[in-house]
This record gives sequence, structure tokens and C-alpha cells, in this order.
Amino acid sequence: MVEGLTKSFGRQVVWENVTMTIPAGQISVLLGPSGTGKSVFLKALVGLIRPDRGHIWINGHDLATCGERRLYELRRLFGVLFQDGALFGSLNLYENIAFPLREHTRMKEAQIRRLVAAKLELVGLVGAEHKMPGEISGGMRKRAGLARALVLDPEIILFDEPDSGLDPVRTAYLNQLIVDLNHETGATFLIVTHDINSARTVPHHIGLLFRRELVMFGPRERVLSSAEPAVRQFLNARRHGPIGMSEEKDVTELAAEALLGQDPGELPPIPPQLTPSGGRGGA
Ligand SMILES: Nc1ncnc2c1ncn2[C@@H]1O[C@H](COP(=O)(O)OP(=O)(O)OP(=O)(O)O)[C@@H](O)[C@H]1O
Repeated sequence: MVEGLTKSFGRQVVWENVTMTIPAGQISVLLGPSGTGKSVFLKALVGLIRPDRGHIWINGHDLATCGERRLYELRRLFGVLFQDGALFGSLNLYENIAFPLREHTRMKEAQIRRLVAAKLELVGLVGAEHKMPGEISGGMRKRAGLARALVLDPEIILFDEPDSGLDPVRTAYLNQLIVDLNHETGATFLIVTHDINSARTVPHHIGLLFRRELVMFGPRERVLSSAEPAVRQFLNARRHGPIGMSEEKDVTELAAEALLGQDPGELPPIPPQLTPSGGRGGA
């Protein structure tokens, strides 16, 4: 539960008064034009950046204001998949995935081996444990990063652009993997993505950050059928609307657009949501 969250860097307000309840056990997607502070939001959620105001309630504790020791404990509840998997280049996949276990637990090697093997299987990387991050494809690196994010069995998993740099087929496999993992682990997922197709089909809930605020956050079908101009423009990848090339359009531009009578057009039909597959294919 995020309440009244505000963050500025110097005089630049990134977002203010963000309030949302990220539904437990479900998948939520956070969208927004470049620079609207989606990555900063993820970092605030895991306590890497302290917000200026507001609260982040998790299991009865406020992650935004708690002390360092509590923060360290609360961080264990999170798994984070950074953009490129953020693997350690000098460690093989096995050691990368084992890393959080070595950092946060006193497990014996045999137990570590069992857990790493289970996560490798979960993400379809059995047999690749001795490979170095530099030797494998971007898609495999993401899946290895995902295995590492999952290894402490987190309650909340944050994904920062999991589909960036992947081809459409690999993105489809990764999306299915995300849906399956959510189904199997029951963890709460929050995904930042620019991929509209993923945003339309993967999550239960969608949010949009724009003009320093959370414009909307709600169930997928409600957001996809919304007439709110920024939401409608973004989720349908249109030029018509308040979002401009490099920043928001100003009033004159919007007035000119209205005069030209450019019609935003009919909304396309809402695609069905991806369902858990029951079995897993590799990518
Ligand atoms: N540590 C920092 N110090 C100062 N400014 C920062 C810092 N981190 C981010 N910013 C600024 O905050 C704003 C939001 O950045 P952020 O990376 O969260 O955007 P984003 O929505 O994730 O963008 P993109 O979609 O392009 O990845 C940017 O203007 C950025 O320059």
C-alpha cells in the first residue's frame, strides 16, 4: 500500500502524492512516458531511494520511514529483476543465483545447490549453470536474473523493463513465464514496461504515471477501455493526445490538434489476458 508518496531531486518533482494499493498475489503493470520516474518508483519501493513524503506500508511496517535495520529485513521480502538482469559478470550463473543465499542466509552448500537447481528449472536454464553472463543471450540473462530474484522466495517481485532488448518471440516466452511464475508462487508482481502488447495482455492491473502523478491505476479492462486522454493515448500507442514527442504537449498544441479535429478513433477490442500454461516451454 503506497500512500501520498512524493519524490523530488532538487527542485525537480519526479512524482507527487502517489497513492495505490498494489493487489497482493496479482500482476500489476506500471506505464508512463520516458522520464516520468518509473524506475525511481521501483527504487523507492525497495528502499534504495527514500521518498520525501508519504508511506509504503508492507506487513504493517512503513518502509518509507523505518530505520536501517528494519529496512534490511523488509528488503528480503522483495525480489528485483533489473533491466539487463544485473548479473555479476565475473560469476557463473550458479554463483550469481546463489549470491543472495550466501549474503542473507547461513545455508550449507548442499541446500544452496538444491535451491539454485530448483530456480534454474523454474526459469528453464537447466544445464546452463556453468556459463558466464557474457556467453549467453540477453533472454537467458534475463531469465538468470529472474532466477536470482526468486531465490529467497520473495513476496513481492519488481521487474524493470523485463522485455527491453528482447525480440517479439522471446518477449512472448518471457511474458508466459511471468504469468506462470505468478500463478505458481502467489507473489505480488509489479512490472515496469514500455511494451504495450505486454501491458495489454499480462497484468491484472495497470497504472500510468504522467505529469508527475499517477493518472490512473485499476483493473486491466477498465484501464484499457478508459477515455482518459493520456491513458487512451498511451495504451493505444497514438500520437493524438496530451503526450508529446519529448514532453507533454502545451495548451496551444492541444488546441491546434482539437481544431484540426484529429479523431483519436475507436478503441481496439480488449485482448484476452494471458493465462497460466500449466506446463513450461523454453525460450
Ligand atoms: N539519483 C538521481 N538523482 C537525480 N535525478 C534523478 C536520479 N534518478 C533519476 N533522476 C531523474 O528522475 C527522473 C525520472 O527518472 P526515471 O529513470 O525513474 O524515469 P523512467 O520513467 O524510468 O524513464 P524510462 O522510461 O526512460 O526508463 C529523470 O528526470 C531522471 O533524470
